[in-house]
Amino acid sequence: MAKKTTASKTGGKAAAGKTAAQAKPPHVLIVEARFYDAIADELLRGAKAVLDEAGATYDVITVPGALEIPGAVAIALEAPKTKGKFDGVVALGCVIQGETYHFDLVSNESARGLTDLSVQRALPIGNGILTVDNEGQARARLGGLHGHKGEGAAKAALAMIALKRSLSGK
Ligand SMILES: Nc1c(NC[C@H](O)[C@H](O)[C@H](O)CO)[nH]c(=O)[nH]c1=O
Ligand SMILES: CC(=O)[C@@H](O)COP(=O)(O)O
Repeated sequence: MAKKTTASKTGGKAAAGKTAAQAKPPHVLIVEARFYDAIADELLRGAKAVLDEAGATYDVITVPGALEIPGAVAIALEAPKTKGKFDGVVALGCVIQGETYHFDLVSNESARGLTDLSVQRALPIGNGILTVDNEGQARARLGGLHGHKGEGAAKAALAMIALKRSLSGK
């Protein structure tokens, strides 16, 4: 059973000269898989920092592993309490190669599930699921040599929200 934690942030100033709808700050669903707690902490910190900077608000849902992320998004999109509430989604997780094929399954299916949701639901999604051989590679993508995957996912989600709004006149 996914452990649900909700952390909401309010705030964000309307950009001057925009209509109310255009100025309304995006409300984002962050779904984080906490298979590796320390990595999850940093992914979440980076994503929140980007959303805070952009004036966006967000709710956070926690699931056991990356494989559960697409399902959690689908549940949140349909649940009475959250249906229609989110402008976009940031998915965060870390999948590290083990001895078996399971790495490929978790990596590929979590990505496929998110892509399917994004395409089928015209839903802005930023994918911040690390898929790496070892923890060192993960660390290098949390503000190291290869950037910050959590920040990047939040930026991607905001960009797709802006695109959707620009094309729908919102
Ligand atoms: N090995 C990793 C997993 N595995 C667990 C799956 O994501 C899933 O929770 C399980 O198969 C039950 O459905 N998850 C990660 O996020 N990262 C891993 O490295
Ligand atoms: C990504 C995984 O599921 C993996 O870490 C599990 O390890 P193993 O393949 O050794 O069972």
